[in-house]
Amino acid sequence: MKQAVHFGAGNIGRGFIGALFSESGYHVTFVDVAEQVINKLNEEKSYHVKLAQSQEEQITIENVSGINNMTHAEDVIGVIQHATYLTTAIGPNILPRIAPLIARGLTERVSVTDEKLYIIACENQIGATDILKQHILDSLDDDIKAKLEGKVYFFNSAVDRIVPIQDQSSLDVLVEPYFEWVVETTETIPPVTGMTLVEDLAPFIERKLFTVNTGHAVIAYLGYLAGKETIDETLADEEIVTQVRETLKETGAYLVKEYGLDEQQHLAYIDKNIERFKNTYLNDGVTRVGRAPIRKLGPEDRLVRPATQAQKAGLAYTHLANAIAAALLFDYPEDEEAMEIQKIIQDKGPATVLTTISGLPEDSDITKEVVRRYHALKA
Ligand SMILES: NC(=O)c1ccc[n+]([C@@H]2O[C@H](COP(=O)([O-])OP(=O)(O)OC[C@H]3O[C@@H](n4cnc5c(N)ncnc54)[C@H](O)[C@@H]3O)[C@@H](O)[C@H]2O)c1
Ligand SMILES: O=P(O)(O)OC[C@@H](O)[C@@H](O)[C@H](O)[C@H](O)CO
Repeated sequence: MKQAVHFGAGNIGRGFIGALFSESGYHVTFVDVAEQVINKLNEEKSYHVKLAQSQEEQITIENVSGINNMTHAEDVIGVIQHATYLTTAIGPNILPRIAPLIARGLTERVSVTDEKLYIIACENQIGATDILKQHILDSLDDDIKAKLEGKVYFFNSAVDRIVPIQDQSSLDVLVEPYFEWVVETTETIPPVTGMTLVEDLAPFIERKLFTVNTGHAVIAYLGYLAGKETIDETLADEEIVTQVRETLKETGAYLVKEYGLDEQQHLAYIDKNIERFKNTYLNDGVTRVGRAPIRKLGPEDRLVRPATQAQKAGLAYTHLANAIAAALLFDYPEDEEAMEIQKIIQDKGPATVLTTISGLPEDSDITKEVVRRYHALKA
């Protein structure tokens, strides 16, 4: 049986990427540090993907197993020898931590087989596979690096499927029915159900990140401020729906200009996504969607990049500035990054977060607008 190794047996791992490989006839080995999940995968050998919709529908995912990379690193190296695909959905911050183990797997692999291996990071980050590749190369000797040519391929990708935090007592995963997985390559690669190949990923990942994830972030941070628990509950407030739509019109104006998208089609894409967010069956928490605000306030991420790009293009960015200000007020105690931001604000003020985390100059118009809105929202 064809083999896929997937790092991260969490929401997207089990609910999306691993499920597609299984449906495409692969045995999927999940690699994760969550001992309980790994044990369950090895005991139960299957789980269900349930669709978040009115009509009950579930798919049984079979041919799955798990390895704990903390306790069984050698076994991970072993499965990498036989894999056709190696994918991740682990969180962008974790990629550097798994790269040395993947490098060890590749070192053994390239001396025993010429079979091709395709590596794809499935994270909400522009160029995530390139970043993973660099970390892997940093862990490899020059002779091994030379042997990767023609044998190990790295493709960037964009993944889209809303998968909320799950009931941890079961392997089953509740997912929204919609999904999109876009992979950048001109190679002919073994088919995987649901994978779309494109030559240039930039318009796809930016359209996704700056519509789905920007919109989601606006809802999460405004919802959190308004004391809401879930995304759909937040969208019951029409004022917030308006804020989301106006923010996405700002990112949309940049995307239309940058990539020559059809404006009407893009407005329809915005509307479609606002409807996705309203799904009442998902019960998706504002604290999941707002998680890791240091990452989300990064210069290349869903809020700051569209704002700086809009500013450069002479386009509006005031709603984006409002969303950034709301992110600065996300003081969820269980989120380490949120707490770190609150500490910086307390010690040095909101502008310091923008200069140190978002890479914005202190005297930039965006910084000034965000700080002004921060104080207004706080009041
Ligand atoms: N959930 C979604 O709706 C969604 C949609 C599209 C993309 N994504 C992206 O997919 C990625 C994963 O998100 P998720 O929601 O599935 O998160 P998650 O927390 O459910 O899953 C991450 C998994 O990685 C594991 N992990 C953490 N550190 C590890 C390590 N050092 N070694 C091995 N495993 C480790 C965790 O135990 C967890 O099972 C993120 O980049 C996210 O942005 C998520
Ligand atoms: O995963 P994050 O933390 O980058 O972003 C939170 C959500 O916006 C995200 O997980 C979406 O649900 C997903 O990107 C939809 O495809």
